[in-house]
Amino acid sequence: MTRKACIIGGGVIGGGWAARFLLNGWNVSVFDPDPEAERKIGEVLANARRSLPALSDVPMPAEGKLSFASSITEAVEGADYIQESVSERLELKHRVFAQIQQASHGVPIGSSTSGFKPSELQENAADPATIFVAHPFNPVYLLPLAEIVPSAKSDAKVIENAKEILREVGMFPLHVRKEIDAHIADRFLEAVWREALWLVKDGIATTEEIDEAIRMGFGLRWGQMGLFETYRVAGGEAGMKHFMAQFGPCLQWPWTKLTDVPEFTEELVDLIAGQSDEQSGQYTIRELERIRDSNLIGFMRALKDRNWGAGKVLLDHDKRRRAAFHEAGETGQGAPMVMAHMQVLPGWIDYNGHMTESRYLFAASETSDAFLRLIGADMDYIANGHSYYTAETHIMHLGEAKLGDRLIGTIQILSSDEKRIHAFIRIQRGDEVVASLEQMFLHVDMKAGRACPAAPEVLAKLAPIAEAHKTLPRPEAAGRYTGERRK
Ligand SMILES: NC(=O)C1=CN([C@@H]2O[C@H](COP(=O)(O)OP(=O)(O)OC[C@H]3O[C@@H](n4cnc5c(N)ncnc54)[C@H](O)[C@@H]3O)[C@@H](O)[C@H]2O)C=CC1
Ligand SMILES: C[N+](C)(C)CC(=O)CC(=O)[O-]
Repeated sequence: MTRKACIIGGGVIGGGWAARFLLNGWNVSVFDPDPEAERKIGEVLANARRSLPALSDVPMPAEGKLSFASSITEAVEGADYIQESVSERLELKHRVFAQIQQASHGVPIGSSTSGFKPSELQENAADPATIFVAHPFNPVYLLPLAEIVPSAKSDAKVIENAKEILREVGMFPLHVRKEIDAHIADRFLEAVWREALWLVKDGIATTEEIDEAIRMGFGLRWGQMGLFETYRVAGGEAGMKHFMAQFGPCLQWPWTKLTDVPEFTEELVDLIAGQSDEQSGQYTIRELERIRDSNLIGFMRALKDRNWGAGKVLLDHDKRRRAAFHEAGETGQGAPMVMAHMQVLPGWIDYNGHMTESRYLFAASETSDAFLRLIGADMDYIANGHSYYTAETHIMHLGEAKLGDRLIGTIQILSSDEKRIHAFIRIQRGDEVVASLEQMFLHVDMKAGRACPAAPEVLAKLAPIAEAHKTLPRPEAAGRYTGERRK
């Protein structure tokens, strides 16, 4: 059954949460008294729809239903998870929790608060055990981090359940073990922000120069290795100890303004806002969001290719989504097996306006890789030095796949022996076959670089499937040569 998330407060962050849950197949109800909330969420959602699916070649589940409630009571009805994202005012948050807990019981209530501690949020609550901090990062629909901060009063089961829910929607719940003001990340960001305000106020750098200093250098490093791993490498062969010996003393030098905060005057606000307008005023905020999102996607996909940092979280989420498809789909024998689900993404479209030819081969690999995993020729098997290599492919293009089409890849085993699998793959839009690929896979000893028999346990899984597929009608296109007339 489709689950329901309830979002109280639909501004920048609430809108992002709504998009994250909806695009991951949850129904979402939002309560926000702002008459503009529906329009604003619509715009955030449009950006999310354009960006989130591009993080992966595994299609998103069917989008959930979005509804706007006229009260907190209506919004929380039937919710499996509640995320509070109202303005950063403690008394407002307390009022909201009281209303939520009058209408719902035992449901996890995460708060997006950037700075309040969970024990502060829980003060006077009817059921403090279910309230905790779930602090996300903007854009919530793309960035995986959510800092999960419980207090001593929190229910450990509620926290673990919430963490699992967040993993299901592709997030990385970082369990913050001790509650402090501003958790981990904002405490850190605050220090950087403070120094930046000083640099502008003292006329040392403009907002643009500060941004260049970050995005041309250390900002790129941070996104992939963070602070400590980056500095470990910077210590040279002697690593962190040498790094600390060399740069530790500079903490005593006047390199920072320490915790001295610039006075927050109108003049300072105007100075910063004026420079920021000059730097980026040619773009609307929505345009900047789209630029940011596209950059993040390129960056995060690169991390995914390297199975590193945030890329690992994305790979894990792909794995879960694939598994969900297979739970729902056929895995049985006696019919071509549906092994892959795909969605045609913008980057798959060529100058002819349809899916580019290399993607048909990609779609076939998604299908055959899933089949090979099913029979046990998975990454562990490969790590032990054996794999199946594709020796031959014959592709027939029978239709045009278009942007956004949902495709499936099916596999039919034509024949097999201990070294070979002869397969017929169909790339389908519903029942329509848009391409077929006849392929021969050879089992290889990777070290020796030559064909060899597959492991008995792989053959044992392959054999009954191949046997069952003998009863299937042989595809007309099997064995075709290029240029042969179509019947
Ligand atoms: N903007 C950011 O970069 C981040 C903000 N946060 C946190 O997220 C929370 C929300 O911040 P933003 O989305 O930036 O603020 P925002 O100002 O964009 O949105 C707050 C929303 O709360 C609504 N609201 C006010 N009273 C309400 C009530 N009684 N019931 C329901 N909705 C109500 C407002 O109408 C508004 O739409 C804050 O706790 C903030 O600290 C967390 C991470 C990043
Ligand atoms: C500025 N901020 C404190 C609201 C920032 C955050 O809380 C997280 C973010 O997205 O940078």
